[in-house]
Amino acid sequence: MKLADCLEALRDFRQDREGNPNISHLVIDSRLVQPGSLFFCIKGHHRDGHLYAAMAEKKGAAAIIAQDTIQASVPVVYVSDTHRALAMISDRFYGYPSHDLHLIGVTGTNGKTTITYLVRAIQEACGMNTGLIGTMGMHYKNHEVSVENTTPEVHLIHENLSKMRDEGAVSVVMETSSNALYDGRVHGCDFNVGIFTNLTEDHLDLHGTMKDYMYAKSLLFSQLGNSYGCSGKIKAAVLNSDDPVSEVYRHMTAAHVMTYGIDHPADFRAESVQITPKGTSFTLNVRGETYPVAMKLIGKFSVYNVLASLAACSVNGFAMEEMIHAVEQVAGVSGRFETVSAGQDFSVIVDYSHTPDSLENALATIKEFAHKRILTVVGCGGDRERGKRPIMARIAVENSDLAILTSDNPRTEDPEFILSEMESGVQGRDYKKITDRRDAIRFAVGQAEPGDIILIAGKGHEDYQIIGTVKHHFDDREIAKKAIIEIMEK
Ligand SMILES: CC(=O)N[C@H]1[C@@H](OP(=O)(O)OP(=O)(O)OC[C@H]2O[C@@H](n3ccc(=O)[nH]c3=O)[C@H](O)[C@@H]2O)O[C@H](CO)[C@@H](O)[C@@H]1O[C@H](C)C(=O)N[C@@H](C)C(=O)N[C@H](CCC(=O)O)C(=O)O
Ligand SMILES: Nc1ncnc2c1ncn2[C@@H]1O[C@H](COP(=O)(O)OP(=O)(O)OP(=O)(O)O)[C@@H](O)[C@H]1O
Ligand SMILES: N[C@H](CCC[C@H](N)C(=O)O)C(=O)O
Ligand SMILES: [Mg+2]
Repeated sequence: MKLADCLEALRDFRQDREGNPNISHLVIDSRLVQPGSLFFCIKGHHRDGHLYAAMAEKKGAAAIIAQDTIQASVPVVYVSDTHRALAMISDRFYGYPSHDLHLIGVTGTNGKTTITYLVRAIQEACGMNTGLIGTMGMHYKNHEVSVENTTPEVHLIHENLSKMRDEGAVSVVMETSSNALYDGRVHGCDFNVGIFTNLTEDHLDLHGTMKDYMYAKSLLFSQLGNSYGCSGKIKAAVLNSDDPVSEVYRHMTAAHVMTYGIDHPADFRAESVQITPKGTSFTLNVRGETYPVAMKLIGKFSVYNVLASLAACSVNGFAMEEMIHAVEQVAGVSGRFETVSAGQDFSVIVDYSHTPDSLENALATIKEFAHKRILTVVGCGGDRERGKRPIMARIAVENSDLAILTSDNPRTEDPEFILSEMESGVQGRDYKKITDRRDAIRFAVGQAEPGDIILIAGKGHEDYQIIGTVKHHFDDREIAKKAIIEIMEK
């Protein structure tokens, strides 16, 4: 596409230096520039992309989009906000892909990834080709792209939506994090359905207060548009009637509202919930019509995820029985309540609970079927909200027979400092501190007696540990399995 054609996406700009080069890629990182790239100088949380304009030019950028004055010998287009320009230009560059897709956004503190997998399973089973974007990557058929962020940067979203559309996807389900909503990473995305899971403490380092965090998530619902947008697309907000914040979101959206819940009245309500270590059953009541559901997923929180997914997919007009059948086939999502078995006589569960609420839910679920002791291995990530550290330690200690506090991804923080913040929440209580996560897992396995349950919380599917800025291979499941085998061979 020619530069002038890209600029058709903008209302206001000033071009310095004549020229209408062909644009081959849109790039925000100078290190990724190739000949023909259009480089956007983004003012980030840590650095100012304008400082890298010279490097971008040297690597062959055909033109540059800036908001502050820079020196360059290629055309420079000045706009008031380069990130906004990135959103608008990339949507046009990739042919407005979201307009052609049934796009579902999922926001909330916990449950987003799980719901994207459930929605995809239901829609695929009902014959609707569905792509997925989220914490574990961008996936569609043979199209697999790894991601830095749960919700990738806006140009990557439009690029991958367009590839999925071109390869036959009719729908895409995407995790829509509060950070991304606030930073404008989903600008230009024409959502059909917004799903809200729940709002509990996390990310206060970025949002400041729970109120601001709540408002960041509300952006998904306020930007949905009315029930039938001018494009004729259906617009629906799927809200959790057991979370009081849903009432705020109901007021913020012009879309059709559907509710789901267990404890309060809802369009999709679960009744008579039975939780066992092998699965969960309940009666689904959809506005007076009832259906039995017996699924392999475990825990009350899984019931919420299933209800939200069924409600969201019901806008497609699928038969309820067919959707329920699809849900019942889902064995689990990688790293979410995943059991590690090597023939041992105790249980090991790896779970991605890295927030106070998810840890509390995971432990409450385990308590429902624990007959012997619960041993919990947990840490907190570095360069992330600090307030949750003492709370998560307290939850682990109060709900376990033995809590082992350890490291998660320390990133650029000192692991001992992170642990000291966790320990401030459990002063005078009994717990064990083992800084090295591998040693902590091995210790827990070594302590386990027949019938005990070990919960290894916080890293779920992650196959790495970030120490400083380096990612080392590290997988809780592999380490636990190896430790179990070693113990059994003794
Ligand atoms: C704090 C934060 O949100 N950072 C995000 C942000 O990066 P940044 O603002 O720090 O970038 P920066 O380092 O200041 O650089 C500014 C600009 O200079 C450019 N640059 C930089 C260096 C260079 O040599 N050349 C160059 O051109 C950069 O490419 C960038 O365009 O913009 C980047 C591009 O979109 C994101 O990848 C990055 O996410 C980082 C990896 C991150 O950890 N974010 C977390 C907080 C996050 O967003 N998490 C949510 C998940 C939440 C949940 O699910 O619970 C998510 O959606 O992932
Ligand atoms: N509906 C829910 N309510 C509370 N906790 C949940 C819910 N669903 C999942 N969890 C817990 O949260 C953990 C993370 O689940 P999941 O990965 O689906 O959430 P997420 O919102 O995608 O997280 P992230 O913010 O890291 O992307 C799970 O391992 C489980 O312990
Ligand atoms: N989406 C979350 C994932 C946290 C996972 C946990 N293992 C950690 O590193 O803190 C975040 O980026 O805050
Ligand atoms: Mg996720």
